[in-house]
Amino acid sequence: MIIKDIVVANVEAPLITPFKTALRTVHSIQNIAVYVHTDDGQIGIGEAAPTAVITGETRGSILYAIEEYIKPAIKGMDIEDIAQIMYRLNQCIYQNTSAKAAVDMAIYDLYAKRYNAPLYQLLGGYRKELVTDITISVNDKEEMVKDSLAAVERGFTILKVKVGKDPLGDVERVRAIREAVGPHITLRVDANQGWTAKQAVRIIGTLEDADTNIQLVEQPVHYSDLAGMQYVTKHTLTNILADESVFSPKDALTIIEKRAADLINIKLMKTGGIYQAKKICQIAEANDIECMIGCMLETKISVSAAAHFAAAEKNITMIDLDGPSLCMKDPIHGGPIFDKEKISMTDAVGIGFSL
Ligand SMILES: C[C@H](N)C(=O)N[C@@H](CCC(=O)O)C(=O)O
Ligand SMILES: [Mg+2]
Repeated sequence: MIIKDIVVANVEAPLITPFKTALRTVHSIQNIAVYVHTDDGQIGIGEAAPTAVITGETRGSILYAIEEYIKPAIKGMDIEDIAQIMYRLNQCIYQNTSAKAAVDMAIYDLYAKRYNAPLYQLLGGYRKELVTDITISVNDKEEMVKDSLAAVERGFTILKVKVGKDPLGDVERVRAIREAVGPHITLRVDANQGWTAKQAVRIIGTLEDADTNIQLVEQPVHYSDLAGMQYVTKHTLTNILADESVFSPKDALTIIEKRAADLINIKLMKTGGIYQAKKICQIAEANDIECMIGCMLETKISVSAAAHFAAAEKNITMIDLDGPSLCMKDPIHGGPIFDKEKISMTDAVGIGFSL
């Protein structure tokens, strides 16, 4: 199975409601689908999400990186030589992790097809079902309560509540949501770098004193403020999860060595795909740090690749793969089944799309 060509296309999916975090507001997913063609007529599929505020990538930079750097680096290689392909993919250009992720997952799709197996089984096959949370965008308190109740009504039992845009009102937002949804819904809080370290300690401490029972707080401070992450982790009881601070295996090691977080959020768009994601997960597991699998605003193409990876890894104990649930309709057919909060792997080979 020799790589013959890499072709790209647009993937668009309007969102049910605007997606709002401390970093950005988005109305519609506008991503890039990647098709890797082999000489025997097989096609592997992947997706890149241009998330300029997190990875620094735009649609233009992704298209350019694939066309000018990635394609020349891996064209003509045999899918069986997957470690060599991954080496070249990761060496041919610095960063550009979403462009790399799209190609990495398409290569894994082909690799699993080569061995006639569902990807999650080829990667280790730890479980067949996952339960995802769903994001509640940051808005005024009343709107967030309404959105939280609607999400629970839709069948979700884990909510990821976005804060960090207006630190002074964040305690009240989370308290109001807890009061409205009751004690049996799991609440995760994601500040997307929106607090200072001292604000974070104050806000999280107040939420602890108010018995809001928050499962974790994600990326409280700026991604580069590791001293701040360390300070928050040390001075709060709630688990702190590093997201934007961890892209690479080296970043994971640094966070672990500095005890700058209790948990790590792995996203294929940050790691450059499954190959590097596995390394982070294993480094974390060796250090007793559990991981979340997360996503950017992505459709079912790349979220499915992430689901296969998560299904294979015991150390991924939290799932934030809500991209498809945020879309008005699912433009993609096949792959794992997304039914409310449940994601079920199937026996289809590769990632599972029929092209
Ligand atoms: C979509 C997912 N639940 C999520 O919140 N992901 C990111 C933000 C992604 C984006 O801005 O596209 C996160 O911070 O965890
Ligand atoms: Mg996050």
